[in-house]
Amino acid sequence: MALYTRVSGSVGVITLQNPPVNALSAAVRQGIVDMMDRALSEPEVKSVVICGQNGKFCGGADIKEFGTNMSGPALIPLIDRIESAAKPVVAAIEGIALGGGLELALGCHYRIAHSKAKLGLPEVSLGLLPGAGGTQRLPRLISIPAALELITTGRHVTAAEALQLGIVDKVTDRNTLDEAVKFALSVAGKSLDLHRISTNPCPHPPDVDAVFETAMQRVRQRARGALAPVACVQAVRAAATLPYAHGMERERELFKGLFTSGQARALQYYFFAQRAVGRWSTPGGARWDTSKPRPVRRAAVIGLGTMGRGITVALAQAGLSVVAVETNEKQLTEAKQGVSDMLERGARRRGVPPALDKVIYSHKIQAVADVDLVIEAVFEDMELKKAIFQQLSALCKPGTFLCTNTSGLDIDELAAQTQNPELVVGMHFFAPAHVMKLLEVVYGQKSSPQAVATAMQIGSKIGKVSVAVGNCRGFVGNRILKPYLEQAFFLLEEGATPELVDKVLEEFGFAMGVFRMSDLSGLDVGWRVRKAIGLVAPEALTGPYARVREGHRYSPLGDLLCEQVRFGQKTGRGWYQYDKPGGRVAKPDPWLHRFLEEYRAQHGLVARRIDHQEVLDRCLYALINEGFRILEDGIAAGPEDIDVIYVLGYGWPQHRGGPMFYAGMVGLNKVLERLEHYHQVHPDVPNLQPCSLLRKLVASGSPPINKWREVIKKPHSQL
Ligand SMILES: CC(C)(COP(=O)(O)OP(=O)(O)OC[C@H]1O[C@@H](n2cnc3c(N)ncnc32)[C@H](O)[C@@H]1OP(=O)(O)O)[C@@H](O)C(=O)NCCC(=O)NCCSC(=O)C[C@@H](O)CCCCCCCCCCCCC(=O)O
Ligand SMILES: NC(=O)c1ccc[n+]([C@@H]2O[C@H](COP(=O)([O-])OP(=O)(O)OC[C@H]3O[C@@H](n4cnc5c(N)ncnc54)[C@H](O)[C@@H]3O)[C@@H](O)[C@H]2O)c1
Repeated sequence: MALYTRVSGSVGVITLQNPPVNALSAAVRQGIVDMMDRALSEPEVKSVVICGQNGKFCGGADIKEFGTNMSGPALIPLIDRIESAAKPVVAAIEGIALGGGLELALGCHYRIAHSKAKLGLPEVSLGLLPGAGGTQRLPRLISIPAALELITTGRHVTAAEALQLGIVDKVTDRNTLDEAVKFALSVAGKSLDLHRISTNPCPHPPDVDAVFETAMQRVRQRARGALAPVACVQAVRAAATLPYAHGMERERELFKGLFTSGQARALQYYFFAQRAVGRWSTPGGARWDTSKPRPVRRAAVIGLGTMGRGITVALAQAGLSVVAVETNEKQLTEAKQGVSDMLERGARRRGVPPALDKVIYSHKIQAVADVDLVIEAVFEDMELKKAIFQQLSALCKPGTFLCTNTSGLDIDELAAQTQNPELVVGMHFFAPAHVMKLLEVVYGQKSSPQAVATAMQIGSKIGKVSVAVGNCRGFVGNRILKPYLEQAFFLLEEGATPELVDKVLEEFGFAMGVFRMSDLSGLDVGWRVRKAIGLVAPEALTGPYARVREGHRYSPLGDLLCEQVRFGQKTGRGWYQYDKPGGRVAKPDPWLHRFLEEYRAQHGLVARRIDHQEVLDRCLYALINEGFRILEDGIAAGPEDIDVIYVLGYGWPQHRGGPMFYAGMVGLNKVLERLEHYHQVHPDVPNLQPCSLLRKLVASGSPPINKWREVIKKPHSQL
């Protein structure tokens, strides 16, 4: 909807009304058309202002309308009509002008923005391009290179940068509508010729071909197979090479190609999934809308290794006071320096003073006595963690939430060490903790709704996407990772190389193949966990039990590498070789290839040719199968939780939506059929046995992903 008022006698004000972001739904578009007609037909009205209700100009096209039978006036002619109006039209931009919202503003003759407003064309992150003239008007307004950068990255700019770039005519700290009305009065009756952007020529840099070539190379490198960034470059190229009307035709053609693509569906699903995970629920009946978080002003972090330092930085940067505890004096000294450096670097980047004074360091755990919430991040050792939880329970003031950053240990076992197990939850950060956007909030049997709500709230306060998950070994992310890694190891045993497996996964779109990722995070991490749970044989075994644990196939390849101190990048050798310990560039290692050959010979394995499809099928379907088990067990409330965790924490390509969305795209019956096939070939690998939820979904006619919860029917409340 849009509201019309007359201000100062001669300014028609059109207010977009569609909470929460005034998206351009059919009703809003109709409202704009009707109100523009009215403003243009009233002789007293000399100029027009378009603004948005509730301090937000417009968040763009209504994404919820995509994929439905779209009705109402089309956006492009609506914007053209504004631009060709004989009366000046001023956009009063508060809050946001994004996507179609900015395109609407670019159709206006002038743009006034509040200093706190954010502007951008983020369509690329939805698998689209700006399809209402944005790719043709923006380069005409701010130059080809600047427009290319904004359109291909989808970056939001501040009002100050928008002014500098020439996107807006004026920035104000005052009431934006009042300023826009004043401005509209001042330009009434003046010529609009130079202010109809589409009629202006597109300014050419002298080396225009080189600019596009470089831009295309850059986006192809970054895109990991995503189509939209490439189409964005092609559309801007049309602005540079074609007259406006033909450029618009090209924009339309490229937009149509993207609009109907699976990638756009995946990215739009992912957009809503990221927001849906905030509406969490637990099988015990706790819910986001009925559980009240408790304020946390002071927090403590125990253990200042890799994770503890990052967590300290994340908390301090968000304005919390942090007591940082480390018992090892050398580590403490290094941690002080490390945390300060990270805080200073972050502050420089954000142009704010570093929050150094927010952190107090101590080598004594007693320093936590007065905090509201503790995050434990010591070694992954259950006995050590138990001892710490006993201490914390005795030391902390009543009501302090006790959280652990364990990667997969039992939250209930830790909670059982405390007097108030309801105050215990997992807060599983990802490395580097001050950078990675994901937080798994793990509730135990006894965690109170308030504890979960508080951990979720802290997550959003420090800029994370928090996902509430149940307690099991590895929670969601690391539990799903296990069968994926396992398949990769089995493929090596059967004849593949790390290079082949990584190439296939990287071509699929993963940020990093499984072996390069393992080298980066350190092979020793998993080795320690496998040792602790008794999977690692005390000495290199031969014979029939060498590759069997608990009656199932097991690959000791990772353990054998660790015994050679091949921990990955940190030791300069792992699945690949590096020029030095800490080196980053992975090179194929002839030693590893010989080692694999000897290993196969020793175990009577005959190498065979493994094609790309098998690598992809086995790694991905084993992972997806575990995802279905997680849903079946009620560890995740819905597929969105798994998908968000996998995209944000494990480098799954966003344009494929996440593993569960991908399964739906491939077809659940196909996933089932392939798993059945591979399980028949490898009956000793239980992870390849299709889980019953997958069978149930297929038997129910493979419903779309948004209907899976109805089939799962776990005691999670419907979101
Ligand atoms: C705006 C934000 C920055 C706000 O962030 P904040 O953190 O404050 O809040 P939330 O993110 O939690 O959002 C609150 C709430 O609002 C929902 N929401 C946000 N934006 C939209 C939107 N644009 N549409 C619908 N809903 C929206 C959000 O989901 C939350 O609700 P929920 O219930 O989920 O909790 C932030 O929200 C944000 O970044 N939003 C997205 C901004 C964006 O990406 N905008 C671009 C949209 S795409 C676009 O504009 C395309 C244009 O270029 C126009 C193209 C022309 C269209 C023509 C279509 C014709 C089809 C032709 C097909 C041809 C095929 C054929 O012929 O066959
Ligand atoms: N490294 C990762 O990628 C990662 C990711 C997610 C979660 N985790 C989990 O985070 C936790 C920490 O992992 P990390 O990689 O930071 O380990 P780390 O070895 O880098 O650091 C652990 C720190 O804890 C300190 N410490 C040990 N006992 C202590 C005590 N009693 N009091 C105070 N400090 C003590 C050690 O001196 C060390 O500095 C583990 O549970 C791990 O599973 C790690």
